[in-house]
Amino acid sequence: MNNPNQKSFPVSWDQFHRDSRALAWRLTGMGTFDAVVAIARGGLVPATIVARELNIRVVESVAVKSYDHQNQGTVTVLKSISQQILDIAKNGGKVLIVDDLVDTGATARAVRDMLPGAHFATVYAKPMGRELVDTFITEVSQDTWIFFPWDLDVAYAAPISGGPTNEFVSGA
Ligand SMILES: O=P(O)(O)OC[C@H]1O[C@H](OP(=O)(O)OP(=O)(O)O)[C@H](O)[C@@H]1O
Ligand SMILES: Nc1nc2[nH]cnc2c(=O)[nH]1
Ligand SMILES: [Mg+2]
Repeated sequence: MNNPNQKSFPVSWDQFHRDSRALAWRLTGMGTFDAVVAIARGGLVPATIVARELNIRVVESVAVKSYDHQNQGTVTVLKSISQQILDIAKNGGKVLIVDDLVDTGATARAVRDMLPGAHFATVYAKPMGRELVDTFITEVSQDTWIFFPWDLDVAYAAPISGGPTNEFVSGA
């Protein structure tokens, strides 16, 4: 989305690990996957966790860029899927595609076109892209921006009751 994000949804490492594990649990009932394709960069982290939980040893990446910070541009494929993975899918193997989230669905649509029969899984989903995902864990509203742990740092937070808006205001 191009910046109509009124809400923020910060995710800690613990929560992301738990949600990625929950995604793996949900995928256990869906058969054995022969390979996982992570959509880099954001999909690399949940793909690693899911691959570990489901004992998938063949891990591939596809690099797709569509955002510069919170501004959406056109989808550009910077690294395509290897022939080995395309052959697994062509020969009837089960391929799992993993991303951290689906927002407008532009990224999911581009990667689905590369592997039409694959199972597409994300940790988070927004309404516009939800229909493109086979399995996800948590839905957030379209006007929410998800901040992943790798986007965040530990910082001062102003009290709910008001008071100093930054930590450098001296009370002494
Ligand atoms: O559904 P969409 O509107 O296409 O948005 C979802 C995509 O946007 C983010 O990736 P981004 O392009 O920011 O690159 P990154 O994974 O390297 O952060 C996110 O990781 C998804 O891949
Ligand atoms: N980090 C992050 N990247 C995105 N790309 C598209 N939507 C989002 C979002 O909500 N958070
Ligand atoms: Mg991404």
